[in-house]
Amino acid sequence: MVSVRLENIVKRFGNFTALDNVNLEVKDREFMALLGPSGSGKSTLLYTIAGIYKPTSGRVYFDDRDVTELPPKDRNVGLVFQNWALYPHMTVYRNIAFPLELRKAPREEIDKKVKEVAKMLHIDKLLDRYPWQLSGGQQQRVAIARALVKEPDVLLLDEPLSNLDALLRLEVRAELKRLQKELGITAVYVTHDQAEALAMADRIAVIREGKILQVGTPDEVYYKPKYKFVGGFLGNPPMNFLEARVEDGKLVISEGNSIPIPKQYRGIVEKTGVKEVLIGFRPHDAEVEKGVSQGIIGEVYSFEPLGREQIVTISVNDSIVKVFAPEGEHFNFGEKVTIKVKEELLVLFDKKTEKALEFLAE
Ligand SMILES: Nc1ncnc2c1ncn2[C@@H]1O[C@H](COP(=O)(O)OP(=O)(O)OP(=O)(O)O)[C@@H](O)[C@H]1O
Repeated sequence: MVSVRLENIVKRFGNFTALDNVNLEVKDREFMALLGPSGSGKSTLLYTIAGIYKPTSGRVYFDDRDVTELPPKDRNVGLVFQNWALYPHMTVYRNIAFPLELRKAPREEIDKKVKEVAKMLHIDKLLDRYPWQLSGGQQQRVAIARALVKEPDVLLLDEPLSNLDALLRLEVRAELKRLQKELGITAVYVTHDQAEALAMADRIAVIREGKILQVGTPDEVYYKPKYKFVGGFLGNPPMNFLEARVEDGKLVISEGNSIPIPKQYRGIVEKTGVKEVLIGFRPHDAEVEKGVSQGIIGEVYSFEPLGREQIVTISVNDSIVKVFAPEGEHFNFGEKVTIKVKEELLVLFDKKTEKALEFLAE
């Protein structure tokens, strides 16, 4: 069990910068998700921790050991990839045993460990089968078992669930989270799926274009996004944004359409002097009321029942926002409504830098 520390990591491929001065600490026994869109550098970062890539500059530490120059085999990391690449000509047993055979571990020890880890992952009845005789979910468990059998200090996972169908993903993700905690193993998990990151991780590092934009608990990145990008990447549907101007203690969206500056922002708005802002709020953090009253005025554009609740899409000037409403409430296309945002959950961003006002000074 170790902590992982990345210091000023830069990784270039030719003159393309895939990682741009990344600093990150993964604590002992922590489950860290690396979350970002395709091409943002998540896998590159994971492979840098694994030792598959050597950084162009910067250092990698496991606890206080500088491992930057160590090859993967000397780092004691367990790797699970998206395509699990089991050895097709080997049984499940041998697939799991293989890393220990490479280490020339005694036969009895191998047997004990393979059976132990197979049991933990509920594949102990499948040890005599070949990979082609397994379902996707079972193959994926074998790949995880193979990564765990050598008792790695750090478990590194690169989109390990993306080949599974939606239901199985939900099931395995709950199991994986439990297993990580049971084993008390430090884990770094690459995903572009925000729901997966929120559901599984102790902390999430949000990455865009080779830079870490924010590191925080799921609650922090969800409710206190540092950048518009983070708010817009997390949540389904993601955060809503409306352009507004600061005038006389109000946020003016358009003539006759304004809301007061929320309490928590009054001092900050004054201090930063920002005039052009983006109002951010999540679809669950507002209510829709029929007719025109105090709040953000818009027109119903569409509505989609989802069983227990419905998503109401509302046009406000030239923008579109989405708000959840209870099931059964009836809306008409084009009818005027008022959006009542929960003031304390509203987030204000500087329109120019797209950074939340409370982080502007950083
Ligand atoms: N070996 C390489 N040579 C050149 N460019 C590379 C190499 N590996 C990665 N890149 C580039 O670095 C950037 C980051 O790639 P990376 O695979 O880390 O992204 P990612 O966030 O994991 O994306 P995805 O979710 O699509 O796998 C991409 O633009 C990619 O094209």
